[in-house]
Amino acid sequence: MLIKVAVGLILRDEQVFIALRHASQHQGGLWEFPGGKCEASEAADVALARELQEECGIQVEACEHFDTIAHDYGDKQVELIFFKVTDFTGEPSGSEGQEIRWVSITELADYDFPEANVPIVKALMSDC
Ligand SMILES: Nc1nc2c([nH]c(=O)n2[C@H]2C[C@H](O)[C@@H](COP(=O)(O)OP(=O)(O)OP(=O)(O)O)O2)c(=O)[nH]1
Ligand SMILES: [Mg+2]
Repeated sequence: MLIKVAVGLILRDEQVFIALRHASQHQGGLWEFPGGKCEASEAADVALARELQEECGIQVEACEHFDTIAHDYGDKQVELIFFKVTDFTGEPSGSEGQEIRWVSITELADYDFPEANVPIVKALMSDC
């Protein structure tokens, strides 16, 4: 079954907000852009706003679709719908106790992300 996931590229001042996936999670121990699974018949942008409120405590005011990547991890098949979060209110935090960091886009290469994120990280880096 293909799992639809909404993911936010939270951008501010040439930096992007990342979080460390908990060791017990799928793809645990790797860095991620916050987000989570879309509920049945939930639109991806609605799921994005819900997940970023839950995981980071922010309210998405504006976002734009960036790219959609389908990836087969073997144990899970995911479709990641990436959005650039261009406006938000609140200060992003790790509401679920996850380690968080603001990193400059040029530094993203120093962080290990799940395999599906590789083209996204490359695209972000070549954008700037
Ligand atoms: N959030 C997020 N998930 C990612 C990224 N890259 C990537 O391969 N994934 C995968 C890992 C998971 O299999 C899936 C997202 O699941 P999730 O654990 O964030 O979902 P969720 O927030 O709804 O959490 P849960 O309560 O179901 O564990 O997508 C990413 O950058 N961000
Ligand atoms: Mg999540």
